[in-house]
Amino acid sequence: MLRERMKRWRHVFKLDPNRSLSDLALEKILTSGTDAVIIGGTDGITYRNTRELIDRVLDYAVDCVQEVTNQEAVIPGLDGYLLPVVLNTRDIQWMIGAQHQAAKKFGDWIPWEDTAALGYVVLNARSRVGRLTDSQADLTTRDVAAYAQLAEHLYGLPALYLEYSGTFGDPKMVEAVRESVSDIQLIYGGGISRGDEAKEMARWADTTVVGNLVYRNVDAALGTVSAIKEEIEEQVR
Ligand SMILES: CC(C)=CCC/C(C)=C/CC/C(C)=C/CC/C(C)=C/CC/C(C)=C/CC/C(C)=C/CC/C(C)=C/COP(=O)(O)OP(=O)(O)O
Ligand SMILES: O=P(O)(O)OC[C@@H](O)CO
Ligand SMILES: [Mg+2]
Repeated sequence: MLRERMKRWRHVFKLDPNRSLSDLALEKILTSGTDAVIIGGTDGITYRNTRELIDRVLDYAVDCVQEVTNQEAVIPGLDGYLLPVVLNTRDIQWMIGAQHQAAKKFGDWIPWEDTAALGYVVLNARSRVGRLTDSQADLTTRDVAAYAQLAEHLYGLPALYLEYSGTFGDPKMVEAVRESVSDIQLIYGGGISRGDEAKEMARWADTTVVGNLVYRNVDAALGTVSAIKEEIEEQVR
């Protein structure tokens, strides 16, 4: 079941079908020791570019799931599907509308056991996802903690995603959210460009996601895997 597998992810790379990556860079990423690869992005996601990237990733043993942001680009037969639900959007389309349209079309074929919702709180209003979803991102730690508690206790979501896409977030925010919830899987993503930054967020987050760095500096991206392993060792000591 996807929810059980996801809980074990500490480090994840997010790969964007709309960006190109050499075979060598992809091989380095997929053999890095990361726990999983999420395939997804905000813009320019098509069936064709998603299929092409997934076919290259499936040659490796790493856990590979699709984060669905375009219902026309779903690739059947994968190990898992993540469906974003944006909690702080001002536009209902990104909270329930797009998901409803897709469920109307695919509902009887969706492998629900291997499908999980990600409750997003988008904290960088200027990011692509912030602009697309018109998210209200000027939030206090109490605001975000309140979303986290609703996600966990009222909506029963498996995971809460603190999304700073493109900018390094506030570790104090991640700490405050960590302290406000108990079982929900806390995912951090955004602006990680060095191992120490990954380590800092992994202190509070269950799962830390590295995205754009893969395309900017693949060797620095690999360094985030070992940094998170160090953090895990320190936590068990
Ligand atoms: C056999 C068969 C047919 C199987 C199908 C199974 C299946 C799972 C079907 C899907 C059903 C379904 C309900 C789909 C949902 C469709 C949908 C369109 C939902 C809306 C998703 C949503 C809220 C999108 C908004 C944007 C968002 C939250 C994106 C998340 C990812 C993200 C933030 C990526 C980062 O973006 P990026 O562009 O890389 O950012 P940079 O600028 O930093 O690069
Ligand atoms: O691309 P970056 O800024 O690393 O963000 C990763 C991920 O949270 C994007 O959804
Ligand atoms: Mg990206």
